[in-house]
Amino acid sequence: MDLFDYTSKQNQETRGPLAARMRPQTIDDIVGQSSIVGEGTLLRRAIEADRLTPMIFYGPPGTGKTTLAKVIANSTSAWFEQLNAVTSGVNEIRDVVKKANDRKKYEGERTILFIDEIHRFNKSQQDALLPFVEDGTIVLIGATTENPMFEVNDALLSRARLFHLEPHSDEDIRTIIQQALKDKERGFGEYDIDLKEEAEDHLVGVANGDARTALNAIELAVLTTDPDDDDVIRIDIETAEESIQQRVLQYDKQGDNHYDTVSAFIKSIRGSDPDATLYWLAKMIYAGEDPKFIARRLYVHAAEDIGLADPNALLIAQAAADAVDFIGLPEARIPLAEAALYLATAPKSNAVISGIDYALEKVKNEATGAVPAHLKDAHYKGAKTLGHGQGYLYPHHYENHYVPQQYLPDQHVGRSFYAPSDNGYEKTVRKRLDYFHKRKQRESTASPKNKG
Ligand SMILES: Nc1ncnc2c1ncn2[C@@H]1O[C@H](COP(=O)(O)OP(=O)(O)OP(=O)(O)O)[C@@H](O)[C@H]1O
Repeated sequence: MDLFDYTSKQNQETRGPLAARMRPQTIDDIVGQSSIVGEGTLLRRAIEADRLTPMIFYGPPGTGKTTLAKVIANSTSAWFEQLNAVTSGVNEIRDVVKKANDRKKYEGERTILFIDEIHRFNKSQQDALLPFVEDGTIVLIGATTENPMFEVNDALLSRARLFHLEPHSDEDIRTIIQQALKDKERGFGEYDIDLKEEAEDHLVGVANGDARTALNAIELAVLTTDPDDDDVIRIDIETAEESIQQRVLQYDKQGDNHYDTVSAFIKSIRGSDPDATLYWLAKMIYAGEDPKFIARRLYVHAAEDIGLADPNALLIAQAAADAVDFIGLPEARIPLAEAALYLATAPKSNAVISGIDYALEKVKNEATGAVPAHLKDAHYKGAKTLGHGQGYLYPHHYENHYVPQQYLPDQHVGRSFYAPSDNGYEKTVRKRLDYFHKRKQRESTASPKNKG
């Protein structure tokens, strides 16, 4: 059996690569994505009732956007047209629209227009579609890997329903691989294939929720492995690695290694070691860690380990999180690295987390303190008669916009939750608090009763 001879395989020669052959044909064939196509969902009902309205599928590659459009094409009574925004321009749009118009006028038939990679259309191309989406000449279905909030015209967006496809779960990718191995017509069911567990785990891990990547890799692995003497194609870890072109890292998204690596990354930041920070970051990226997960860790640790020693850290972590959303990998590795390096080299303080956790402990374990009368809301009618807000001192009326007065509940007066470090900006904060402290001592006679 010559596995390289594609054309000799009855079920493979004419229908292209495995991923295309295995593409689900009906909504029931779709694996996962239950929040979008599960029983009772809006989209499933719309497809089943053939009452389709404009929609945009947004999600990473290989999550089934084109698949959904094809399922709709198979099930609708409407005419189905397809354009790819990379290769089509305004002329193609006009052409499709004209035909759709004729169909509507003369045959009363609707046209569904599927535009793959709709974000690649520029503004005027998207504008050209608008009137025809609006008057119902075409029912637009767009697919995009980019956040449509940025890449699709507001006017189009407001007329379309947005469906967000998540990366497939590891379990779903496993199911998709197994289906391909078993399917006798469209997959490799005619072959005796022994996909080793380790090899499958590797493919699932590196595919990272992208079904096409997983199917392409399994196809390559099968087609490049000679059967052994028992006519079994054995796919081991080395073949899986070569097929998906990534080395196996000692990294498992669910397992200990994942947490150990994240832990090493965070500790390197906290320990102000930029080199180790970059190393662990690179390991996470290479192993297919979700960049949003990394960005969320940076966010938390900007506040936890740097805090007011450099308040910019939080903003830079936020910018990196936005960048991950906006541009995705591989480019997002750069802003992620910049933010991680900023945190690793910034002055450190844990005063924020210590402060809030200490305060939370008090709130949780001790009776809630009453709000002192002079701090109570004094805006509503009758507040005055209750004495609310009376005796409150307005700080801006005092020297340096400060006046000592009681803000904590009675039982906590004198307690300190926030202890600024001597690092970075917090040094300035500390000096200011020292000054307030001195003023407090000096003006200890100042009380709501004899001031203001
Ligand atoms: N939910 C699914 N169930 C079963 N197979 C799937 C599913 N989603 C994707 N696949 C498989 O992955 C292949 C690629 O999916 P599809 O072309 O729909 O992805 P896409 O989201 O449009 O990707 P891209 O953005 O790269 O165009 C399909 O041909 C199919 O074999």
